[in-house]
Amino acid sequence: MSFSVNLRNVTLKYGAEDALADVDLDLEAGKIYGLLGRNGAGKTSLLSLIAAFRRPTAGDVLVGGEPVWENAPVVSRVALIREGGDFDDTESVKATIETGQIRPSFDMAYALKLADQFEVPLKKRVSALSRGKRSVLAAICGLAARAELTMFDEVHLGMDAPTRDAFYKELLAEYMDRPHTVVLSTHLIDEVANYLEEVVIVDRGRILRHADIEAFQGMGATLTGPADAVDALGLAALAEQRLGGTKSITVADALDAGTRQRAAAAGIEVGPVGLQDLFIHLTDPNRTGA
Ligand SMILES: Nc1ncnc2c1ncn2[C@@H]1O[C@H](COP(=O)(O)OP(=O)(O)OP(=O)(O)O)[C@@H](O)[C@H]1O
Repeated sequence: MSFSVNLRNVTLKYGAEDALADVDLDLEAGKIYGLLGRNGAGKTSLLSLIAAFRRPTAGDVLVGGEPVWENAPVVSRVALIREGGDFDDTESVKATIETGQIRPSFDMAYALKLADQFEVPLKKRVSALSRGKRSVLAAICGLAARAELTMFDEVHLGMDAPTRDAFYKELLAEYMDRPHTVVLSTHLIDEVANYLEEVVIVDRGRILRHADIEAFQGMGATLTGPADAVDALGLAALAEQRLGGTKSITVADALDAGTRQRAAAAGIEVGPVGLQDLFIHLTDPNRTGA
């Protein structure tokens, strides 16, 4: 089983400030979602509501079809892993992992296997771990929770590139083995894009876009070819790169048939847009009509 998520007219205020304003969001059960947003957009606030760490100021938050607030049976099957892991620093790694057993589905043997695989020393105090190893410990606790809904909020921070890669692969293997709902909040957008089925972009406390990854990639295009030929198309580029006589540009709009034909005739290759470039464009504060 895995959990769906539904938010209806949800507002979260900190004092007078709206961190989230009138948010409606539906996440189907059993998919991997990317949650994107600029700093301060409201991602952590959103995840905190879904995990019932916080209560909305207004509106309804449903997980698995039930109101999540003060709903212990549902909350025990939801894991929100935040940057740094919310650990007691004075505990050992082993004792920290053992506290996960408070969850009915926690898999201690799997957690210990992951600790060994990612070389997190069980006897060390959490306070003695490097930043990256602490993040790995948080990731291990999230994976081994074997929850129906698992949310990772910037949990990769401090992990080096090979460790992040190993974490994403383990996350995918665990998901394939036991389909459940996963939400990954991250700023390393292109790095996780291949793992995502749907993407939600939060911007200034609202849902700016929610679509499947192919729809996002179809919103724009990347064109690569002889620099003169690319320039001759006269397209407004979001981003561009040049290597010798070859130029690659990213555009925010899908190409019309005429432009595609001209590009093909000029030896220009057309590919999908990078999610990160599109994200930067969509959340540009100077952009109108978002
Ligand atoms: N405990 C708090 N008290 C007051 N304001 C807060 C608190 N937590 C968050 N905020 C404010 O709410 C808004 C949303 O913050 P939130 O942490 O949800 O954003 P975020 O998208 O997770 O950002 P980041 O990518 O920087 O982690 C911001 O304006 C932030 O300053």
